[in-house]
Amino acid sequence: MASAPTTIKGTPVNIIVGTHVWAEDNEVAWIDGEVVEIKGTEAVIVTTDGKTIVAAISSIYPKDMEAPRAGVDDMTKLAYLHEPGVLYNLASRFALNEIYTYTGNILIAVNPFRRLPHLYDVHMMEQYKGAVFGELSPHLFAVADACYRAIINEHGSQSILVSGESGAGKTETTKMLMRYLAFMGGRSGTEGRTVEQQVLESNPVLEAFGNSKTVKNNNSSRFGKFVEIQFDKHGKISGAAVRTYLLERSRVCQVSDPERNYHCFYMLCAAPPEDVKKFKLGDPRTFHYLNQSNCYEVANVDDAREYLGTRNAMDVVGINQDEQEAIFRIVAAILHMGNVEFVKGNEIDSSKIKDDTSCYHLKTAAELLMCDEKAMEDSLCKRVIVTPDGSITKPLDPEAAVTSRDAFAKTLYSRLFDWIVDKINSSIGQDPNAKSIIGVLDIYGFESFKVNSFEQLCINLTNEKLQQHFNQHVFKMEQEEYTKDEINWSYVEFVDNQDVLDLIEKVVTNLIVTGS
Ligand SMILES: Nc1ncnc2c1ncn2[C@@H]1O[C@H](COP(=O)(O)OP(=O)(O)OP(=O)(O)O)[C@@H](O)[C@H]1O
Repeated sequence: MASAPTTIKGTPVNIIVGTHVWAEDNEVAWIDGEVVEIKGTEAVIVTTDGKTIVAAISSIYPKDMEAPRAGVDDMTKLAYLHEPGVLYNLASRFALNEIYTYTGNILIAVNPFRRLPHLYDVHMMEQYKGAVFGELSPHLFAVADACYRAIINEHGSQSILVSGESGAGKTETTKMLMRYLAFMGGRSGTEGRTVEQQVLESNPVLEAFGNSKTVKNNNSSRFGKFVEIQFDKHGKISGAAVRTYLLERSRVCQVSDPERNYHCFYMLCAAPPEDVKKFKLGDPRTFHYLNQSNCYEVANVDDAREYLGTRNAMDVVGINQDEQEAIFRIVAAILHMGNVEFVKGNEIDSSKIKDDTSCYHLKTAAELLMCDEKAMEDSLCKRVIVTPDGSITKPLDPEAAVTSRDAFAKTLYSRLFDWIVDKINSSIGQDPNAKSIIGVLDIYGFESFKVNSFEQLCINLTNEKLQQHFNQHVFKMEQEEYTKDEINWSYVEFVDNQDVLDLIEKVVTNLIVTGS
């Protein structure tokens, strides 16, 4: 991003001051005004609302005076492609309810945070069906349609990458893309559940077990997802597969205010009385894995209704009643396990179950998991070390027993999640003879908290890798093409952090290989 030249002095050009484009509270911040005087490294600016301000010259950018007030629908039409200018254009369009804007063939979506049903109805889908890309207003249906036509006409496969920070609208966008692909490639009048119906209904199931309320998003996906939709030679959907990545396991045992654990825990506590009784549950405030945060409810979400909705969606994706019971038994068992506390045992550095309440929760968890209570207690309070001369059992102190309990709960939950994904996949069915595939990748955006863990390292590494992929296509390949064709062009400078990525990947691979 280049700063405005000092020759701006005396020129009555409008400028945009981009001191900080993203403020602390996530609001876009810029000032639209005119430079009236230059004082050393600073510029005196009269803003469009009549205020006089002084800003560093390095933070001011020329404004595109040719651009219409309503903004441009493709950012490549802007005279200056600097960050405040891009944001200014998006905001001008957003003010007119235009949430989508192109930058070449990339679609930028600004989250409206309110329902805009007219944007996604069948009438709108009909309009984008077969329309030339760029002919109609920017829309995610145009992107999906371009992909669909490409697989039909060019017989290859396509993928759509949806990225952005938490709460940006990736999952909603992915769902709408899938709806459009189901509209184009669905089979009408088919008996029973169609592949597309099952793919769409897999969303509420995955969201119940993989989403939670976070600071940024009331329905935040805590896993990455790649949905592969397979098409036959007639362009009809013939199979699908959902692949998930890196579920946030730590959330099962650790939640901080004002966030929640995974939705399914609260849904089960709000289930019909016979289910609550069967799983020996009750008020979520009585469970350690839920009461570390004071947040139990999500605005406009009725957990009791969501529970019934999830069970219906499970029926559609082919999870039968017995399997549903087993799933919720595990969910309940995890809550009971979280309430098992430990105190020092009789031996040095050993532990035992704290009191009658803890014994009750251990017994209930064992019953729900259909395993032996004593074996479960031993697995929490003792550690088995395998040596070449046989196994040695060592007691664990209370602190280590809590760690072991939490590790058990996390592993149980992530295996349950993987099982649900596998079940969905086997019930939807794959088409080994698929002619082409459209993949939609909905991956978590860059994260930076006060305290960052290994999970953030993995998430951010993934994002950087995707950015490299993007750079490879947008910058590197384009520039190589220009050089090959001997076109006179100026080099676009961008930060290439491939070396850093290679280093991190080498270290991580080494850690995995050596098992450290
Ligand atoms: N196109 C849209 N129209 C209306 N509301 C939207 C749209 N996109 C997003 N939203 C709203 O924003 C919320 C957050 O969107 P979404 O869950 O898709 O974000 P995300 O980028 O997937 O976040 P995360 O990475 O945390 O999962 C949604 O629950 C919905 O209320």
